[in-house]
Amino acid sequence: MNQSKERRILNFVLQNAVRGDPCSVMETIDKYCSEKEWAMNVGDVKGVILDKTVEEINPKVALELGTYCGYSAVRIARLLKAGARLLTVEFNPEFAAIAKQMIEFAGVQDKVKLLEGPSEVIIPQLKKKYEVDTLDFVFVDHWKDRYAPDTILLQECSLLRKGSVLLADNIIFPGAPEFVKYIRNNPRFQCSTYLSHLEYMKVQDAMEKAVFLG
Ligand SMILES: Oc1cc(-c2ccc(F)cc2)cc2cccnc12
Ligand SMILES: [Mg+2]
Repeated sequence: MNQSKERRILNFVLQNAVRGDPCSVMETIDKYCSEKEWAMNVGDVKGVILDKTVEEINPKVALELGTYCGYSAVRIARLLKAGARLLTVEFNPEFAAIAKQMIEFAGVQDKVKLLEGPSEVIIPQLKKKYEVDTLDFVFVDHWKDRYAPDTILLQECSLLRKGSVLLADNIIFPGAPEFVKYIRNNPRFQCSTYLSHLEYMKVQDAMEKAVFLG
């Protein structure tokens, strides 16, 4: 059975990156996906917007929706201070298996908890099963038709507090029009848009930052 693209990306990292060095893992994934096979990592250009947002917030508890190969989990976790943690949700078991190895190779496994399953199932479990009180930061990067319903679910589960920050990828391409309509017209969120480019392409994309006002 021939290898998946995600397995080829992981193997390229295992053979070319420096174990325990998150930046090396990110650079190696970016090299492979810009030179050999495109893949839906947030990438090195939008990744800087992600970095700046995480550094500004300095979250104690962060959630990522859409782990994929673990690129942004590594990217976020490398910036977390001692005692801070990232919970990352992936519903595709093959992706989750790849991401687990990617996170461990990068050496950030002590800061990251990978939760396998659909976001609509995992989110209601965060308080009791995963001992979350509220989330300081949420990176929304899973399927576009889940962005709005999961943002509503986070509120219904009282997981957001005054000042919680959501950052959503792919607002332009592939686009998340229902989410954009929902969040920009919602008086409980203060929104701003960061124009950028689709990972590894000259195509325009954007990220939406939404601060929950409580
Ligand atoms: O960053 C992303 C990009 C794309 C994408 C797919 C096909 C294209 F032709 C272009 C972009 C899909 C994603 C799905 C989930 C999370 N992020 C994605
Ligand atoms: Mg994305």
